[in-house]
Amino acid sequence: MAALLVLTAAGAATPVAVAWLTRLALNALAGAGDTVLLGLALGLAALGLATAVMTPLTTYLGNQLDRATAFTAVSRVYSAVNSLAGLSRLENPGFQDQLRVAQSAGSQAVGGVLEAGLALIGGVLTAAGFIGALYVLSPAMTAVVLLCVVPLLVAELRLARRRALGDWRASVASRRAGFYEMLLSSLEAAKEIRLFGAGGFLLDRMLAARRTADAERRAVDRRELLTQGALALLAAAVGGAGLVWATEAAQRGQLTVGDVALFISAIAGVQGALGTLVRSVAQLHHLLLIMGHYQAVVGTAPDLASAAPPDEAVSLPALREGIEFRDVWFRYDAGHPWVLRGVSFRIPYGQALALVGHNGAGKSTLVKLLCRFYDPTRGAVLWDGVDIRRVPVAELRRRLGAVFQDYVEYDLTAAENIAIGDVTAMDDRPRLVSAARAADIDGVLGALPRGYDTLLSRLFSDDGHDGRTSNQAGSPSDETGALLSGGQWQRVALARAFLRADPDLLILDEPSSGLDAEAEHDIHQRLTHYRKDRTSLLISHRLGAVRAADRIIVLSQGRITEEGTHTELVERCGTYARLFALQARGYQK
Ligand SMILES: Nc1ncnc2c1ncn2[C@@H]1O[C@H](COP(=O)(O)OP(=O)(O)OP(=O)(O)O)[C@@H](O)[C@H]1O
Repeated sequence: MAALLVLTAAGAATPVAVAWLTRLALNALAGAGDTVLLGLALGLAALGLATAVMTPLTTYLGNQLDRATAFTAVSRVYSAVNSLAGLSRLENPGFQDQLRVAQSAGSQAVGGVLEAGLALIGGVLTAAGFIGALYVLSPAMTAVVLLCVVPLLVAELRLARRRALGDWRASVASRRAGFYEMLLSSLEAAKEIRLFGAGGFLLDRMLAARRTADAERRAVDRRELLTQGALALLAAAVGGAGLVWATEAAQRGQLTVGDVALFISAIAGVQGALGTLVRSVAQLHHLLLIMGHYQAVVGTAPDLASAAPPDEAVSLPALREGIEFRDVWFRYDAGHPWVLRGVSFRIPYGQALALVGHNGAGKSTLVKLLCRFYDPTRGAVLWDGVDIRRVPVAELRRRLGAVFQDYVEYDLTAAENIAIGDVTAMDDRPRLVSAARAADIDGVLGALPRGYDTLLSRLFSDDGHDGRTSNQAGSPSDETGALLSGGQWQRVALARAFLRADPDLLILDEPSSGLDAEAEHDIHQRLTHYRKDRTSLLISHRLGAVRAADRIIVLSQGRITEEGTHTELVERCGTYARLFALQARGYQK
């Protein structure tokens, strides 16, 4: 940055110095030979050499600065995102949008701001140099040029604001277009889009979003064309009038040949430098708008308030009594309806609690509170009587094991896919294999082309995923990553959960939805065995799977409507009994 500043100052001074030396050289020539002339020619040659060296050096340093700032900015954006312990920001569309802008700001805008800032400094210095030169020749002409600059600056700054706004609106439409582009090429959506014939619809939407973005940019371009056309005419008129004046003044003997040459250079130089200056201001305006989003993401406040000051945070002992939801009310934010309305229940230590209820009843939300992805709006979740808000969140999560409904299929190797469950086991192959064995996926993974080291990916080929390069990148070969079926992936997700050594609480949110009947039975046997004497919370729409739980809770519209063992609930002839009978009949028909 310091070197670039020096180069910018030197680069800005060079054209002024060249114009001045040229003036002296021409005057010397006209004054019939002088030994000074050789010195001036050498000076001009030296300036030419300096420019030759400075230009590539400036480019090199600029690129270096770009890389350094992009690296720092990207690392800050992702560190900020990674430091969010909860989900409220990430599940907020406004934040997601801001994040997408911040990501591009991180890689481009931060460097851009520095570049535009340097260009601005360069523009100011060159303009000042040429204005000084012009003043020596004609204070009156300098005043005329400066007066012409005022409307130029005002018009260009207004244009810059309009461009910033237009670019912003266009970028919103462009991001929308990007979303449709992603859908059109995504593997996940490919089946549905093709079967439902929705491709044309998405393509139209994508093109419409692009048209909106283009129309915004075109509107700005038109305005720019008119404004800059008028300004260019004004500049040309001032330049032309100056030239006529200078020629006349030279004829009258008021100016020398060198003065005329300097005058021509100075007029062009002032106008060129001011153009650069104004363009950099416009660019800065736009980039700073984007940088605002970058700053908002990087400086985002923690999304989980700590109920206790850090020095009062208590450490979390192993679970001994149980977990309690005490009159928990929750809504995603003040504008949303209540999702949980005064929920109270206990999961006693060593027992299995099952949670059932219709779609949207609030089951997954309850799990989010248990994992402290959100805090209750009212009420509390207690771990052996301690409010979990008083415990460091990482400590709480270390004690949980979970299989989520929407588990993730990572584009990593089979071993890494399991090790995500506990990254300390990344190089501990026996532990990974034993977790895979517990989920009964060991045989499938072991039989893959590279065994546990096979990449489970549809996006990357197996060679080069760890930085190695491939001879024939992208060519299908036996090194291409393996694809698993939905049920096999679910077992990998189970193995991931089994990797956590002895979790205090095991959360299973629809752990067998993708499995065939036999596999489901087998997995539930394994889970029942694994859960034995462990505290666990099981969520499932398949009531056959939850009947073995010690207690069952029925959640309906955010309230607990029934609670008891399977037998008790069947005898009560309520919602659970009705749903159970419905499912049982469905199987028997
Ligand atoms: N991030 C969110 N922001 C706003 N509302 C949400 C959010 N997540 C869920 N909801 C709403 O909360 C309610 C409960 O959703 P939840 O996912 O907890 O239900 P569920 O019982 O797990 O349903 P399912 O059986 O379909 O998985 C729903 O009305 C849903 O629209």
